[in-house]
Amino acid sequence: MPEKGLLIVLSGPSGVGKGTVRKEIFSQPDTAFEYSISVTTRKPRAGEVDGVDYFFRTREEFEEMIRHGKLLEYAEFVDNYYGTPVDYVRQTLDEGKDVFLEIEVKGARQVREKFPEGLFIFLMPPSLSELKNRIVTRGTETEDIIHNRMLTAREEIEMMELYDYVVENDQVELACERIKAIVVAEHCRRERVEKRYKKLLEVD
Ligand SMILES: Nc1nc2c(ncn2[C@@H]2O[C@H](COP(=O)(O)OP(=O)(O)O)[C@@H](O)[C@H]2O)c(=O)[nH]1
Ligand SMILES: Nc1ncnc2c1ncn2[C@@H]1O[C@H](COP(=O)(O)OP(=O)(O)O)[C@@H](O)[C@H]1O
Repeated sequence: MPEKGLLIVLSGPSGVGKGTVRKEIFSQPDTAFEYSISVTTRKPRAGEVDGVDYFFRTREEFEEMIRHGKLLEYAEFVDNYYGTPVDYVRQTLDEGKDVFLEIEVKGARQVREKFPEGLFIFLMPPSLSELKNRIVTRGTETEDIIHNRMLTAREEIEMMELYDYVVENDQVELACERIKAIVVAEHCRRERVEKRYKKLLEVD
């Protein structure tokens, strides 16, 4: 049986840059984590592909998945459901591979309850005004929604206490490096390396 992989959860307030940082991490050839593709009821945007960006499903299909216990966590976010397929996560961890989730904070909280041994990383904006800037420049939200997002952002940021690490997303490349360094350090801390060396000693 291989050693179980690490469940890595990246979360943080809306607009902080979770999607951007995640895409950058997975565009790097040395990244060895497996990305868990989420299920959503949101309509695909131009260029998004079913089974690559998300599994795009109807509300009925999503609710069926909830009823059948197919989701590790799920949350409603801006009128759409988002969730993590549980079978993929369990199987991949059992194969000894690290699984990476990029999810909003309510979902991350549910994962913490079910998988307390996961590695929880909170992505922080450099400031609240910069967070607002990012939401505005992304241009996907109306004035009203931006106001609500900023109110929720304060509550979301308070949740950072539940996380193992806080990473500032001042620059995308730096945030990615920090996240990868945390994962390496966590593997060492969790004795994976130590166990390997113990085995070496047994052989000698
Ligand atoms: N709880 C939960 N949140 C998710 C999941 N997948 C994506 N999200 C979050 O849903 C939010 C909206 O994602 P999306 O519609 O792709 O738009 P974005 O705001 O441009 O990233 C983001 O905060 C994602 O991190 C999931 O499986 N579970
Ligand atoms: N480090 C950064 N510096 C400046 N802008 C950023 C940074 N990270 C992300 N952004 C921008 O902020 C906006 C929100 O990023 P996004 O990845 O959609 O956030 P989230 O997935 O957390 O909602 C996007 O326009 C993105 O290009």
